Amino acid sequence: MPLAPDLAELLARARADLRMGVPVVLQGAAGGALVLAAEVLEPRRLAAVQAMGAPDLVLTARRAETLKARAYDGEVARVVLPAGADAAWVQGLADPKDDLTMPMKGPLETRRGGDASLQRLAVTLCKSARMLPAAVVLPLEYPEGLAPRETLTLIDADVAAPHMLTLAALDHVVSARVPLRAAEQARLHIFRPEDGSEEHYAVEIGRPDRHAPVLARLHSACFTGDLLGSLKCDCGPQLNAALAQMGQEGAGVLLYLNQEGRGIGLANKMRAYALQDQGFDTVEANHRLGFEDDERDFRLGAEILRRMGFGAVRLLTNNPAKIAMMERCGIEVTERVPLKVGETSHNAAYLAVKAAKSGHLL
Ligand SMILES: Nc1nc2c(ncn2[C@@H]2O[C@H](COP(=O)(O)OP(=O)(O)OP(=O)(O)O)[C@@H](O)[C@H]2O)c(=O)[nH]1
Ligand SMILES: [Zn+2]
Repeated sequence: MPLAPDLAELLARARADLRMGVPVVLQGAAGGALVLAAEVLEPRRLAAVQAMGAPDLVLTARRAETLKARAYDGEVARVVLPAGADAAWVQGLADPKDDLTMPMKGPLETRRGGDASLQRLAVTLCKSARMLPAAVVLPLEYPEGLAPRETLTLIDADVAAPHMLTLAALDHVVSARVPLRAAEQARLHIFRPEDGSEEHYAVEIGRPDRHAPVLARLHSACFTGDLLGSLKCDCGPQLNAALAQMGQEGAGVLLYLNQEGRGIGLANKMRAYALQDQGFDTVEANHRLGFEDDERDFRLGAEILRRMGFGAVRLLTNNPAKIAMMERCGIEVTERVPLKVGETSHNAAYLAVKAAKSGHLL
């Protein structure tokens, strides 16, 4: 039926459902599962799920580590919901904000054995919806009937899991001239992923030669640094310095990738900032939330460069991982151009942690 949504469209719908607190049904060779995002779990919905069976709270192994729960399923852990566990209990485990003031969360029982592939997909979906990486998951014996009866989104898990590892195709929607303070000759290009996720932008300065390495910056969105002038990071000064250098050289390309908070989204980044106020560093905060240090997908940047006709770059960065990813994605990095600006008393420790733990070059 050509009118029906395809898998990518169903996944976009599933992300929207999960953000609203609506359950999603997964079905695959491993069986079926009803999934709810822990972050927005409503008591009435949890009660309905508990009336159907015994759901687990699925956390990442990172979050489980902080909670001293054993993760038997690789990247995730299935925490058994004790009798009487309510939505507040679930959210207390999913969200680390009160870990220090209310440390008595365990001991937690986690499941081992069996297939946890649906649970892994559930957490991946929560992450891609930019929520806390935690899901309430109820295994279902007969998922086929439930989804249409309750008008829930039904996802073919066996196809969705590998699909979510691939980069969505990008459409070049439009470009137009935008004279900038840093460079009068500038164009803004809009790229729209076909999976319904956020758009990304490319600022093209001058008319860079497509046959020579272009001065390029892959800038990840930072609302606080880029727009508000936050002193907690160096993003705003880096953005401006990169554009200024491209303006001076008369050519360059700045990709503005909407991967806020190293890919965890602004709400989660603010959760990380709140944990930093409790004394954790930027990497520890991500881990306590259940994320890896860096959840960005840099294939995206390489793909946009390729689409614009660039095969080689002089990359403005201090991050060796960006260089490695570009090379791996077939974009040659002929030179690393350091970008050292914007150090303040507020971000000195943050920059030191990035150098010590994430390999940033000083
Ligand atoms: N999760 C998290 N993200 C942060 C924090 N501080 C800044 N960010 C995000 O980190 C990203 C920084 O992006 P970039 O400056 O492009 O990347 P980088 O890895 O520092 O590399 P270069 O600047 O190129 O050296 C942005 O998405 C910010 O929103 C933090 O404490 N926690
Ligand atoms: Zn920033």
